[in-house]
Amino acid sequence: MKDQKYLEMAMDQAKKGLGQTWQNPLVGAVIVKNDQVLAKGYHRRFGEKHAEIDAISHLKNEKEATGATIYVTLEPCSHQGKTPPCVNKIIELGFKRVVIGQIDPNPQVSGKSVERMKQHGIQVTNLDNSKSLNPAYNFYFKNGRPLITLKYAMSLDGKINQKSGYRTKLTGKYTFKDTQKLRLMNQAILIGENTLKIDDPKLTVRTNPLFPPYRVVLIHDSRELNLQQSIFKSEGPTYILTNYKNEQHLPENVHVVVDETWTPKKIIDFLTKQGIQSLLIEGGSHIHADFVKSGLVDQLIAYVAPKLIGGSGLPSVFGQGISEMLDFKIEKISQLGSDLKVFAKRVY
Ligand SMILES: NC(=O)C1=CN([C@@H]2O[C@H](COP(=O)(O)OP(=O)(O)OC[C@H]3O[C@@H](n4cnc5c(N)ncnc54)[C@H](OP(=O)(O)O)[C@@H]3O)[C@@H](O)[C@H]2O)C=CC1
Ligand SMILES: Nc1c(N[C@@H]2O[C@H](COP(=O)(O)O)[C@@H](O)[C@H]2O)[nH]c(=O)[nH]c1=O
Ligand SMILES: [Zn+2]
Repeated sequence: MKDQKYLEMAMDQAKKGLGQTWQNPLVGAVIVKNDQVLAKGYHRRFGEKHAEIDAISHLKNEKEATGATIYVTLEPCSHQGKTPPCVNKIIELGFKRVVIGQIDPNPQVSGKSVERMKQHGIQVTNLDNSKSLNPAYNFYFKNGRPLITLKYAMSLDGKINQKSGYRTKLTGKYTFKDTQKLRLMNQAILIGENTLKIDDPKLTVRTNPLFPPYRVVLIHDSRELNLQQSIFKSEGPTYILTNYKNEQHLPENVHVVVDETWTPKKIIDFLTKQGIQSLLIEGGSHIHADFVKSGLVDQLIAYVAPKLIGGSGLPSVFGQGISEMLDFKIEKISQLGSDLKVFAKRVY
């Protein structure tokens, strides 16, 4: 019971790092002795101290760690990365017990620290219930590709615009806020050529996070790029996946990557190589259909606006068909102002 309480405290610590840890996981730690919390900490920023070391730095004196229990939401690391291995510090300070929220799926660590701590006589308990903190991190190491979320705003009759070639504002301010949070939680955002040309989106997170998501645009001929578009006037790594090279001088943050055909599988392989753990697909209808056809959709978020469009508006997914439907489980339905949000997870 108490273990669970302290681990939840460590999870609350971990959440404070949201949007700052980039491709590293959210991790929190709490140090407890005689049922008293001595210190708390979390991984504040990519490249900086890990959660355990942050918590240790908040002890009045490192000697307090002797005989104490440390609750960490992720197995401590055992490798020399941007910082030294945390497991060494835990052993050196004489912690009696380590309670972890999950084994680290990162193959550089996975299970190695638990073994080492046990060899040094430290009691280790794995509560195995903190995976929800880092869904994309866990998915990436388990499946060797990013977690893919398809997201769109649609009318009650399932349309994403009023007619071809138009941008239609469908949802309200609460949905806007929610989509901003969604962008913050994803490491890359993908859009198709028509969406770029018609919507002229910035694809930024308005709070200017330290590590903005990669913006990825699929366009047949990059020579058609219009540098006056908003995406080229804002910062953040931008990848143009195209069939033809662009010879014009592009902003430094814009990278053109040429391939004969960019299938969803190739796009995902490309992002996996960049270490991208989560991808948000933000339109339009034809790009959605390509990913659905490839079976490359793990989660779906549909914002439903209380409007009827009728006529020739584009459906949320439109293009080449599939022979078998993809199954999803509805996880949550919530109301955002006058809109509805449906969150569903793929059933494999
Ligand atoms: N409500 C919402 O949530 C959203 C609505 N929208 C709306 O959707 C509309 C745009 O959607 P849609 O017309 O479907 O266009 P998309 O943005 O999905 O772009 C699709 C087009 O991209 C081209 N393309 C370029 N490279 C590739 C590639 N490698 N693979 C496949 N296709 C490629 C294709 O052109 P080609 O056909 O020539 O091969 C394809 O038709 C706009 O009106 C926009 O406002 C957009 C985003 C979100
Ligand atoms: N405890 C813990 C992590 N633990 C491990 O360290 C790896 C990142 O190492 P590095 O990039 O060198 O900082 C990460 O993938 C995970 O395996 N990482 C973190 O960023 N924060 C932390 O609190
Ligand atoms: Zn560490």
